Amino acid sequence: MADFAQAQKLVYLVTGGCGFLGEHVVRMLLQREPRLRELRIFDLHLGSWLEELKTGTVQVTAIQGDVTQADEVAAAMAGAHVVIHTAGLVDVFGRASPETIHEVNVQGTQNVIEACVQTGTQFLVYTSSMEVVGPNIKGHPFYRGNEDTPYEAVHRHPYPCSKALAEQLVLEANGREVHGGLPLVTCALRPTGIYGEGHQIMRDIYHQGLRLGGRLFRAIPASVEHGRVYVGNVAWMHVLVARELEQRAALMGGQVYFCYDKSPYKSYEDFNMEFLGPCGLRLVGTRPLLPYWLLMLLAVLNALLQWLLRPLLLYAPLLNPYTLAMANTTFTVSTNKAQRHFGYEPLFSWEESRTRTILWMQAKDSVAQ
Ligand SMILES: NC(=O)C1=CN([C@@H]2O[C@H](COP(=O)(O)OP(=O)(O)OC[C@H]3O[C@@H](n4cnc5c(N)ncnc54)[C@H](O)[C@@H]3O)[C@@H](O)[C@H]2O)C=CC1
Ligand SMILES: CC(C)[C@@H](O)CC[C@@H](C)[C@H]1CC[C@H]2[C@@H]3[C@H](O)CC4=CC(=O)CC[C@]4(C)[C@H]3CC[C@]12C
Repeated sequence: MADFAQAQKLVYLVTGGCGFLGEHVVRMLLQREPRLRELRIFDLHLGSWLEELKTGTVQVTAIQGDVTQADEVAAAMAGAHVVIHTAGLVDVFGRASPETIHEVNVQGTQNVIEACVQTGTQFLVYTSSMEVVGPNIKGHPFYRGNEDTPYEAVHRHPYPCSKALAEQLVLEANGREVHGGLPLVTCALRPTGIYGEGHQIMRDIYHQGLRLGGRLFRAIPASVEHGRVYVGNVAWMHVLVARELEQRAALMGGQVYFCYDKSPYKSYEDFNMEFLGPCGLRLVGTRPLLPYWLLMLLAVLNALLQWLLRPLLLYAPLLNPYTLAMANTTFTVSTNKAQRHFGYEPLFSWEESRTRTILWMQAKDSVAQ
């Protein structure tokens, strides 16, 4: 494989490139990776916005494909120097079966790894998740922790289980020989809750508030902090890692990095109000209006209703036993490992991240009206 320093023009593959994070990674690469010759966007569902990207000097290749199909992944991978693997089923609402979540998130990741080995792609950046660590099934808080903080990462839910297995596959693949004889260099990035332009859950919560007359009712104590990170900074960290992996392979290969920025530590609901408030919503209550046991009862009833209705329709509300437990457990990170290892600094300040998200929400709101 030609050394990056000589290779003036590189080929990147982004799986899941039409998703919430993936789109920001694609746009960030086009803006901030001058060595790009070709950018391949591999996704089950291609967005029409891709057409607008084809007017620049970089060749943008849209590939409709399924990461669970090894041949499709290998075909998309052939000739790529770097793969950024963001594709995944992000489902904690019971929409997909545990088997499907595993097939996409674990088998799909294994297919990406094997495609790297078969075709000679030497650098793999994997989008993992904070959920690989926690919150765990015991509800232990993770307070301002880092990549080395001891924590009992025990999961039962299919989503965190699949992300943990996939991350393990990626890290264990570091150093494997790829076609051409060079070693595969891998690393995994662990975003906390991502927010920003395109965040569908934020939209869903906004619409829920509109249905309730512009009000949201507090369900989580304000003291429960939940880590959040702006999508533009997550995208930037992916681009930077992909660029630095070759020069710093010995240090970065096989490593995990939390994605972080200067977004404030707040409860999930209070943080959302930073954006929903300027869109006209109000969070009612300085403390949860219902006791936790009653909220959990409602969550269990939602899960039962989902199971009963499944033969007829998909009922997948935000409130279920898993999401309630997640939101109710402190999980925040405080680390500078990415800065120490590859010079990462957030590209967007908290103020910029907040403004961009509000403008997006308000623009979508005006369109929806
Ligand atoms: N949204 C969040 O708060 C966080 C997300 N992550 C991770 O970031 C990655 C991206 O997440 P989001 O952008 O939020 O999700 P998303 O659902 O918006 O994007 C995922 C993309 O992957 C594609 N995809 C799904 N199954 C596929 C398959 N079988 N073959 C090819 N493409 C497929 C989807 O079409 C979609 O475009 C995921 O791996 C997720 O686990 C990690 C931490 C937090
Ligand atoms: C109904 C109320 C209890 C409400 O507050 C529920 C909020 C709930 C939908 C979110 C609370 C925490 C979120 C998760 C967290 O940000 C970590 C995540 C990491 C990922 O890799 C994917 C998304 C998510 C699981 C995220 C999903 C939404 C929450 C559970």
